[in-house]
Amino acid sequence: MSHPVHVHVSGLGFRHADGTTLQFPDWTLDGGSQWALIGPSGCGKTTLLQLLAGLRKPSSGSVQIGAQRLDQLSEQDRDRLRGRSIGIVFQTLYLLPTLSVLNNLLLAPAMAGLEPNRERALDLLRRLELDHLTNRHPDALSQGQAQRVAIARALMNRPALLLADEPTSALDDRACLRLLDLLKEETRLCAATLLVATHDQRVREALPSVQELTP
Ligand SMILES: Nc1ncnc2c1ncn2[C@@H]1O[C@H](COP(=O)(O)OP(=O)(O)OP(=O)(O)O)[C@@H](O)[C@H]1O
Repeated sequence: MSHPVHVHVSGLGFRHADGTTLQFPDWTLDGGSQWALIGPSGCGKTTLLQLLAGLRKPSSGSVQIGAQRLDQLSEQDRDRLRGRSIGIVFQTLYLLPTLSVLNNLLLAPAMAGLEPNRERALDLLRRLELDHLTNRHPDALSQGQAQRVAIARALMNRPALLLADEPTSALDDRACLRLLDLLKEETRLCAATLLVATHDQRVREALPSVQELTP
């Protein structure tokens, strides 16, 4: 999917194993829109990102990405949709320590059953100012560099939706604004929808739309 894709959240709820239930507001994210998802710690931002990515199953309601309702897909089709259409930058970056930066990027198409796209990887590394680190391993990167590698990997397959969980909390103001500019610009180039979960006021101010979760 490289065209703008709408995302609809409807009646969405999630129950944790201990019975804690979270209920999320109905919400439409227009294709190519850019959002901050804000709310106090524990209100369910990470859980909502996982539901949007089809990594958790809702206890009620649905997530629709383009024409596809995630709960109506088989597990295999959901994995395929996620691999090809959704880029995710988790709080824990999950870079593979045994692979070089370049091979960490090439993992994204490999996992999604797509052709390895070396040119795309090298282009992203250039644009994210990581090209001098192509052959390094993740344990020899700074936190900020590792974070940009994780973002590059999430962008590899030109996702329709990019989800980022608290990407700026460890950054100073300048680095925070630079990272947000980069996320905004790169998602604009893929016509992707951007959603950044955060309790960082700077993110709220830098993104055009805001969805606020209440405890
Ligand atoms: N495995 C679990 N079992 C029970 N409750 C859980 C589990 N995981 C999360 N929760 C609860 O679900 C709620 C939402 O958690 P979530 O991580 O989605 O919040 P968050 O808004 O992302 O928080 P933060 O900003 O601190 O990362 C919290 O109250 C949390 O305690």
